[in-house]
Amino acid sequence: MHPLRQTIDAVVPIDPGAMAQAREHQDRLTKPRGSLGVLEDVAVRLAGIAGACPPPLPTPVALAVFAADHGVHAQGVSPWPQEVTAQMVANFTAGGAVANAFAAQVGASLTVVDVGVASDLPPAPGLLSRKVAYGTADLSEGPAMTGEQAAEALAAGVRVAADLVASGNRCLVTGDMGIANTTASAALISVFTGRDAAAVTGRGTGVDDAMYHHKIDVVQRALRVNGLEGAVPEGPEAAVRALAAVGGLEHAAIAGFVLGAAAARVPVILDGVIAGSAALAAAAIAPDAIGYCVAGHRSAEPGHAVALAHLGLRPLVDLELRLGEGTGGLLAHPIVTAAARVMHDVATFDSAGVADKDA
Ligand SMILES: O=C(O)c1ccc[n+]([C@@H]2O[C@H](COP(=O)([O-])O)[C@@H](O)[C@H]2O)c1
Ligand SMILES: Cc1cc2nc[nH]c2cc1C
Repeated sequence: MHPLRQTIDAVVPIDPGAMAQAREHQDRLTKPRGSLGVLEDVAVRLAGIAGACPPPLPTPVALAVFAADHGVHAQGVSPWPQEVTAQMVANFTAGGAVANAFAAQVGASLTVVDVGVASDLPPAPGLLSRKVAYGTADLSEGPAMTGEQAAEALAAGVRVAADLVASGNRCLVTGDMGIANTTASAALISVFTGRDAAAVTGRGTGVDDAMYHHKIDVVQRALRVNGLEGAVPEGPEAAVRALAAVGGLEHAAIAGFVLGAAAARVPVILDGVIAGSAALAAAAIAPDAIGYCVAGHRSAEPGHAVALAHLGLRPLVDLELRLGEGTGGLLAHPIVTAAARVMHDVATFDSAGVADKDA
């Protein structure tokens, strides 16, 4: 049996009945039909996710930041030293990162999960040690992970989602920290969408022109060396193989986190390009999982828009962010909450005695 089989089987399509009810309810509220634009779609999706109309408010909300290192860093694809991954984990647990500020702003809890940081991390409050390896191997020279490592990281993500839901959270947000992980993200997006490396590779933390062109070459080489040019992987086995070949441990964990949220029927707000690339893997493993995803924002990384278009997800916020950590996902949470609150609080034409031109 596939190690993810139980989780995959628990991922059912979002509920069409509750969605139809939500659409009808939207049309009875005291506003011109359709006037809340994309928020109406978000509310309908939330109803489908919960199988209830009105949908529950997406609170409490929990951010999980999955941290890991990357062998491909040795190829010179990031201007930052690898040690920054571990240093930023310490910054998260000390409360000093942007994600901490945004989590405080929207009332989210923050859990950091070490799935593959290249050094031993001292225990700290809010830090879960789920280390699968001390970083991945270099994806441009061969598979980044073994199939077992990818499966272990996926399972860790599933478990973190299940535990956060079991402790009462009703919305999850993806976060990541991993120097060089935009290279693995570009490789995953190229593999799962069939688009050229040049179309999906970006400047990450801010690489210069020379490093940018080299980064595209590295992504191209990763696909060639791992035999991933051509066919787009479909189904759990091929998806996990591709994820293992060119992904990162945090990508695998985030894919598992998305599957875990879907299995628990809780919405998961996706952050930037790392989450987008991980969601492509999750979609190839269990296509119905994407119904449970809300695209929090669109990152400045070009591959992110490609991934979201492939998944059929529309980002809620577009502020040229390219930080990661879950920051764009957190900023979208009040918008998602507002979409749900409309369904609870707003009067209908009938109840408020407002004339409905279409009645
Ligand atoms: O979320 C995004 O779209 C995003 C875009 C660019 C960079 N990042 C963050 O920057 C780090 C990776 O950048 P790089 O240049 O080292 O590949 C990693 O920690 C990510 O969280 C994140
Ligand atoms: C300082 C710093 C903070 C980050 N947060 C997410 N990725 C990051 C990369 C760097 C370099």
